[in-house]
Amino acid sequence: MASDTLLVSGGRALRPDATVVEADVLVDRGDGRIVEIGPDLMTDRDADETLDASGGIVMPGLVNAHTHAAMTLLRGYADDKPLDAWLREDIWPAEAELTAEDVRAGTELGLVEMIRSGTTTFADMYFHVPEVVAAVDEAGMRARVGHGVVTVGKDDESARADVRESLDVAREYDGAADGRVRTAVMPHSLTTVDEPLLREAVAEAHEDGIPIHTHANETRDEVDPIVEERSERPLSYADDVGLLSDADFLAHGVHVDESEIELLAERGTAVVHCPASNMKLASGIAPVQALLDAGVTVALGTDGAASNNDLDLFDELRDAAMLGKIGADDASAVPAEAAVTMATEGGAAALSLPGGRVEVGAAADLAVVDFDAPHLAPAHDPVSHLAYAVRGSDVRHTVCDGRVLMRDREVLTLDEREVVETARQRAVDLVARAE
Ligand SMILES: CSC[C@H]1O[C@@H](n2cnc3c(O)ncnc32)[C@H](O)[C@@H]1O
Ligand SMILES: [Zn+2]
Repeated sequence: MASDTLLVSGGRALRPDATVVEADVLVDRGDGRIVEIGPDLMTDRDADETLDASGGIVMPGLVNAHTHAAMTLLRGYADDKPLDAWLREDIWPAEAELTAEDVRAGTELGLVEMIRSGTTTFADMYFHVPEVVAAVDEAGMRARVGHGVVTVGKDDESARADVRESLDVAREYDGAADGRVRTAVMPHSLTTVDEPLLREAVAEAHEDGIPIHTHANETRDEVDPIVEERSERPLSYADDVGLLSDADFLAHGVHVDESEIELLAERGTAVVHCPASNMKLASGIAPVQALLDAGVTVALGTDGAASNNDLDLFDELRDAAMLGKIGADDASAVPAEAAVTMATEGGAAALSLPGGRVEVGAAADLAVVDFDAPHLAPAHDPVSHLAYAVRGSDVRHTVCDGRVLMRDREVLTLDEREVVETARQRAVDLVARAE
């Protein structure tokens, strides 16, 4: 029996087989794991800490498997453009003005937003990684983080320095925040990092057991030149470069053909589907059901808040299920259970991080979702509601690694008002510098 316990009592637990059972969930706060699941495990008095889950569903904490958390500062700054113009005309000029303090403030805003909507774990590709790590540590979340590398348009020295920074921070911060932070080397994309440096970065990272995370096959404008110049598909090139291992994970995977889907399945490389960003930038519709049918691990990501425009993964769940049907021209494609799995277990698998399952021995990364709001009545099928009707604001408690990050909708690990105010001010100053 654990000596330092958190009891999540009176709720219904979402099990890995998508059944829902009336059960308490008992957590060992010492090692952050679930120790028992069942009815009436102990009285509130006997537990060291209790969370009331009555009327709610206790589910795995959501996993936002691709974001740029600090881009909250650029939420609403530039809309209604396709990816390339959006990045070149608006986002990259603004990001050139970012300071370390801006990244800390924007990341903290992103973390508050994620904790409030039940996300416990995320993958972050951005700049000033030490600030991202410090924010994750303080917030109590779990993350795989990395420095995003862009070499095109840079002289050789600064291109090499960018690659070096990605490798250095990945080595230095792996295991930070009591092991809740893991790292990856993060080339921005197959077209924004020159081939020789991409090859070097991938080889060095893999030599040290560090995974690669990159944007891939996001838009036609990105895929077509690769096919033209190399006479091969982008993921065939990625495979040749060595970045399709089973620890690597790719964001988007919108324009993948059958041969690339097969390759992903063979290599065990995961795809992070970002439906809202893909819709907003008109990038296209990812073949999610075909990826699932082939056995590819599919996770969900919000992408940055500037192309979404929020970090509520419940929105992604719904978008993934809806858009998956349009993409497959089949209303039975990407059913509710598949969408929930992508947002939880699929995310944890893609990032090779603990969590994603409510079961004994699993990491105690949990979201407790209230089911008493009018938009959730009646509740014929809780899994249907999680996919199609629940909103991030329905989350009552968030727990990561056995620690309560949000209790009764109050974020405990970060000062929400201060975080929001600081980010507002920094966003105004950032944009003023960029214009
Ligand atoms: C080099 S750090 C990450 C880099 O990626 C940019 N970004 C944000 N959203 C997207 C997207 O959908 N596709 C490609 N790149 C994106 C972000 O602004 C940073 O510059
Ligand atoms: Zn992205």
